[in-house]
Amino acid sequence: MADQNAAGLLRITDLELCYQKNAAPVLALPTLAINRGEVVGISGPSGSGKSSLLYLISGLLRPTRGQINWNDTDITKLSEGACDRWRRQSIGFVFQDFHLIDEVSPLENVLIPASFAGWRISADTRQRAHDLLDQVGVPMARKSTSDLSRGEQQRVAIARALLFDPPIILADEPTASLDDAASLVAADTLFSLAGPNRTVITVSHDRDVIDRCKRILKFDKGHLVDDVSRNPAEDA
Ligand SMILES: Nc1ncnc2c1ncn2[C@@H]1O[C@H](COP(=O)(O)OP(=O)(O)OP(=O)(O)O)[C@@H](O)[C@H]1O
Repeated sequence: MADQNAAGLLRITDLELCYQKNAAPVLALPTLAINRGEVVGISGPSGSGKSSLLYLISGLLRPTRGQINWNDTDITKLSEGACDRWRRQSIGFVFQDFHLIDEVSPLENVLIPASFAGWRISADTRQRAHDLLDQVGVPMARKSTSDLSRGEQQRVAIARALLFDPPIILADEPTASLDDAASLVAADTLFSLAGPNRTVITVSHDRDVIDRCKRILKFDKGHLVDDVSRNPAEDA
């Protein structure tokens, strides 16, 4: 369950990412601070480094240089195993293409992080997965996740991201490839997770998603070019 020591306060310094040796960095970020409980949208043209940043701050990708501190932990210094454990405890990641297993049930998909962690799945964990699916409004009776609509599949992915009650939610294009109605439900579900103890950071091309964020970071060609804090309720 949520570890407050691992809670969502991010400090980035001197960050640089090059995918190829001696190539120009695809991302260069001298400094960035995100406070616990912020709801942050990352926007910018295709190829501007948005997804790379999300992968870096989740520890799924290592930077070429720089520090990424979540609270007191510089995740760039963690061994692979320690980084995996930190991520499991701290981050719920909603992937653009869901990363679900089609052939198994929605419930089994929500339980994947527990299986990866090598846990014996207890009745309590199974009940929690059940409750999360209920919370996001996904029909549980389906045998195969492939029988669900894309919108429902995205909500299974969101439920899975919540299994360990992480203090940080990262979402990569959570409404991509969904129709308008499904996008709205997915966005409502995502934003309902925000709170003083949970930081939500989402990459999106979807204006409606970005407009609901209290802070918008705009990237262009690997650089942060705008950082705007706003009150979506007042702007509506
Ligand atoms: N694995 C990789 N190897 C080499 N280059 C990569 C790799 N992944 C991304 N890139 C390059 O890094 C740059 C940033 O990519 P990234 O996916 O972070 O951008 P993005 O802003 O998320 O784009 P989009 O909105 O299209 O998803 C792009 O020029 C991309 O081609």
